[in-house]
Amino acid sequence: MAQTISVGIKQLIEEGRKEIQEVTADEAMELAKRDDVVIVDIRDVRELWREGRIPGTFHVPRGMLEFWIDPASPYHKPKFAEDKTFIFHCASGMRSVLATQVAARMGLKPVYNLKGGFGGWKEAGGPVEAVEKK
Ligand SMILES: O=S(=O)([O-])[S-]
Repeated sequence: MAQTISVGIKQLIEEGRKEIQEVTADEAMELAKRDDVVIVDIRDVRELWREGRIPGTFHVPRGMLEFWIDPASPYHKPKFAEDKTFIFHCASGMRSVLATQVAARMGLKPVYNLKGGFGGWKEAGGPVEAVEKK
């Protein structure tokens, strides 16, 4: 039998947006100057190779996010235990709404979504660096 998807991405993202806090690219650029701010890039590594990245970002494969955040997980990354402000981004700001939502739900704070994602960052004149394919 064919599947009936009753909740689509549009609804998930709209609902997610109501639960999270967001920053604009201009705000993120100001925040990125601080030592206590971590920009978390959840894009696929192939997107980083193709498009580059925001300098200094922490790349987290979306599939590992919850496992890297949870201190009880064998895959936990200490970066997520630090007393920092986290700004999540993807390409256009949609996947990162859902990532920000789950991270906030898990207790990570403060955590923000970057509105417009990497595209918005570039449009606002934010710096970008190349990522070498390993
Ligand atoms: O999820 S997305 O905004 O990067 S297309």
